[in-house]
Amino acid sequence: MTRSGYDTSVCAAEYEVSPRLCPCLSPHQCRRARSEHAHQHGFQALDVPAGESAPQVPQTEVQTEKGKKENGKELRFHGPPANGVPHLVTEPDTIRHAAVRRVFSPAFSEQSLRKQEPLFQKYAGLMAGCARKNKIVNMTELYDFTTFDIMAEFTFGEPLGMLESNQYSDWVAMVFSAVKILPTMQMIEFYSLSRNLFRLFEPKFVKKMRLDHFNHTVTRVDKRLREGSDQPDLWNFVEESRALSSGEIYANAELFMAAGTETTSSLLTGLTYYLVSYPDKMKILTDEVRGSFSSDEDITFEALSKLEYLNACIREGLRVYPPVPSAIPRKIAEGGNNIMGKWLPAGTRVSVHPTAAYRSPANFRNPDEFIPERWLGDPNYKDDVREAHQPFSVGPRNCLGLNMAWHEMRLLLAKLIFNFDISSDVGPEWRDQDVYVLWHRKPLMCQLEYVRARI
Ligand code: HEM
Repeated sequence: MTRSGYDTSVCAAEYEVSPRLCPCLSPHQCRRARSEHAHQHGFQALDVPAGESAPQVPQTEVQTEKGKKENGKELRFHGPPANGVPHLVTEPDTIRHAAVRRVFSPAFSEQSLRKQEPLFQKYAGLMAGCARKNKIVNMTELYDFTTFDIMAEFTFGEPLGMLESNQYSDWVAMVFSAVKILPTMQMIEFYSLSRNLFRLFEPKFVKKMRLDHFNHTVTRVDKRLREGSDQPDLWNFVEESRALSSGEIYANAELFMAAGTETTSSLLTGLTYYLVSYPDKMKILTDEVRGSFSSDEDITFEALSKLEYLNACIREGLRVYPPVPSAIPRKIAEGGNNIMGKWLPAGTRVSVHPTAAYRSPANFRNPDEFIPERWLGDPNYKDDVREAHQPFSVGPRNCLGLNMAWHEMRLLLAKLIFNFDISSDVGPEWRDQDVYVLWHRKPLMCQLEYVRARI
């Protein structure tokens, strides 16, 4: 499968790619090359037999498979951008979305992530140091501090210093309170009457809060762009391309801070909860991690990617505690569309609800149990519908930070497991949590016993 989730094995030479779909397709490329090129760019092949001309596709629609059009984002779900400029998630124009995504994609490539590994290693070390200071640690906070510090250095070129100060910065505290009002904003945005009224009567303090938050990003991005950096960060590629407006730069910096922090932190918190609740699984994982490395320096992105049980635990964590637990709706495209064999009229809201799909016994055996072995070929789980598990979504709008998230999650979890025995007396009531687009996580108090000294 490619990044866009397109199965290249079905990418037969008899399919043609519409030259309109990707602005940089060259007309003399052979059909297969053009098709592969389109996949790399997040586009998908049109189901048009060779020799026939491709149907005309409006600029904001992309044909996906067998006459299906991409159903755009339901933007009323997202709320208005602070500076009025869409970022990747809210960009309604497919062509512009792909162009902006092309600018940022290299920063998330495997090659680039390997160059950025020292940044992740630095914060993994700081996290372990922070964990050593107390016997009882609130893992929810520890993972938040680490993921926000990492992403701030990646996005702004400077950390937020949360691991060092062992507390939330004002700016991050504001992010968490803002998340709680998201569902209310979604409702307000959904109806034109409430939307217009809100625009007219938005309380001054709310407007100020939104602008202050946004200006924090603008100040830091401007500083980084002014001062430059010799580190392989996000902005090297943006500066090289000169393809983004300053509005797009700021809007996407805000997006990266939101999309790349709480998601990863949520998975790590939820997965830690399941591991302490299933000590037999924790033991297998601990044996694998400690048996694979003899010092912290050995724990690298590359070495971690080969640890089978660690990878299976993360996949299972993404199933039982998906960081994006509720549906992100799409709107059926102009002219209607076929979804799973049923025709739906234009404008219909459609979505897949991840938690429902992942906890359904129709898809997974023993769906409420934490069983990493289901991803390792255990015959008891051979009938699981694995394709139903898509925590990073699929298609040209899937998660851009997928590789980064995997490296980061493996590194942070392995670093802790290597250095500490982790346990907790937390009970199943921990799972009883509200969702405001993301989980509203409770504190997860764990005992962390440093073991390196005695190994
Ligand atoms: C476990 C961690 C993560 C999960 C489960 C996750 C999940 C997702 C999902 C489901 C989407 C699609 C949203 C939609 O349909 O609108 C998405 C989009 C996105 N994610 Fe992630 N994400 C994670 C980590 C990250 C990280 C570390 C980054 C790095 C900055 C990141 C950056 C993005 C971006 C930029 C998009 C928008 C892509 C686009 O529209 O082209 N994510 N993510």
